[in-house]
Amino acid sequence: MRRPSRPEPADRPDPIGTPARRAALRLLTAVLQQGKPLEVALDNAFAEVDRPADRALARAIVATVLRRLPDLDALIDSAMPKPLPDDARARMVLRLALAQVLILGTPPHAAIGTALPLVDKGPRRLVHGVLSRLLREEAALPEQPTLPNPYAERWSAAYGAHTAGRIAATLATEPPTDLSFRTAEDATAHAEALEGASLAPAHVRTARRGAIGDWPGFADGAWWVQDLAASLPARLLGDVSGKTVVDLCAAPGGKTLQLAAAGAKVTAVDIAEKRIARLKENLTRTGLKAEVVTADARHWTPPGAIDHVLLDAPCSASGIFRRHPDVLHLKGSRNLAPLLELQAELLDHAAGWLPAHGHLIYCVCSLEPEEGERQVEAFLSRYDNFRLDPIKAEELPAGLEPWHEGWVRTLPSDLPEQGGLDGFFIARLARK
Ligand SMILES: C[S@@+](CC[C@H](N)C(=O)[O-])C[C@H]1O[C@@H](n2cnc3c(N)ncnc32)[C@H](O)[C@@H]1O
Repeated sequence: MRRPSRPEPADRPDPIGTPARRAALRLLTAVLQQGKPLEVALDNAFAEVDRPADRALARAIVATVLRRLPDLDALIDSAMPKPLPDDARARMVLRLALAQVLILGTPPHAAIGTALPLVDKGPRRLVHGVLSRLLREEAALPEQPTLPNPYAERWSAAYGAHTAGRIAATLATEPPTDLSFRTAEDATAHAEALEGASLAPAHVRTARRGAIGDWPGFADGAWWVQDLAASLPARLLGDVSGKTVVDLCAAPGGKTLQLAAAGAKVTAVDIAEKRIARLKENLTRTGLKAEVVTADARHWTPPGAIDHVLLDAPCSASGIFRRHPDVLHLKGSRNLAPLLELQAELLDHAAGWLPAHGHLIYCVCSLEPEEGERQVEAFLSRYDNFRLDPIKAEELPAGLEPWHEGWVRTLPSDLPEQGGLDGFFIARLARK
């Protein structure tokens, strides 16, 4: 009697969990090959995935790969006689499978079983062979994550090799979530329900995970997600109650909400319509008020007198790699020249609006001194009617200090016991 023939790989049903891995492959390819930011690539990558759990899993796998990409690639290369091209489908699939087994704790049979359908009619054997060999040999990632270049070199040059190593170490774990509240009392009232702790007035930090929309207080608009470092620029304007403040480059509105909650008359300006839509949603959800303008800030001018400007300039975003590890791999964020020009243009334009003693807060979520320290030095050399208004230690949360020049430079390795901080540069400039 003849035995039935073994089904071809393409005829076998996909194991449970394969749709999430297919979505992960689309997402990883969009970031690494097409250079799309993760947030932008999500819609397309998830078009055929309906289950929120599959979407969440796909996103978690891709974020994990992006955190540990140089180390995963080194392992893959160690198991190959000849390196695979960087953008080869087999390399993408191997990255996804290894990240699941070695970091996320997925059982090897599940990671391999859901990886192979992604390379049907392709390098299935090769992928199977490399994965089996690495897992048989109990391959492991180095404890200390490796920063990709050019960041490893840039941050060693800027902050020293030891600090660059501490910054790299923050890639090993997912950061906690920071929430900003309207008032310090609101934060205290919600801290327990959110299983969090307050590191500054109107702030709660929580290690909670999962759908943020389900957390206590979200639907009531009691808080918004905002890294503690990102909340410092608005705090450093001091008492803004009744003041007219222009929040330049404002969307999705974290700083607008803080300023409005503090009683300022805020005009929020941003060029990006989609991001402005999110800012408006945030205002509606929190019940806070601001004038919202969609415009290129290089050509817009406030219609009347103002007191202060907060400029959260577009930048490489390299300081937020803990939450957005794609920034470390996007070619656009590596090329600083167009961003440096835009930041200087925005500073020059805003400088003309301020009255005597008005403040211009300049900040970027970047770890590149060219976008922060050097940008402000160059501004001060162009404008002798501005001075740096030094930030004092007592204006900052415990554990943070201004640098001796008087500006604030936060690093992801700051506040290590409490779970770190995004990298920000903040300077307070005062019109003389
Ligand atoms: C760092 S993000 C702002 C984050 C925001 N301040 C917050 O706290 O939620 C930079 C913003 O600059 C905006 N942007 C870039 N170029 C601009 C321009 N020429 N005019 C106005 N906004 C611009 C981007 O759309 C982006 O929303």
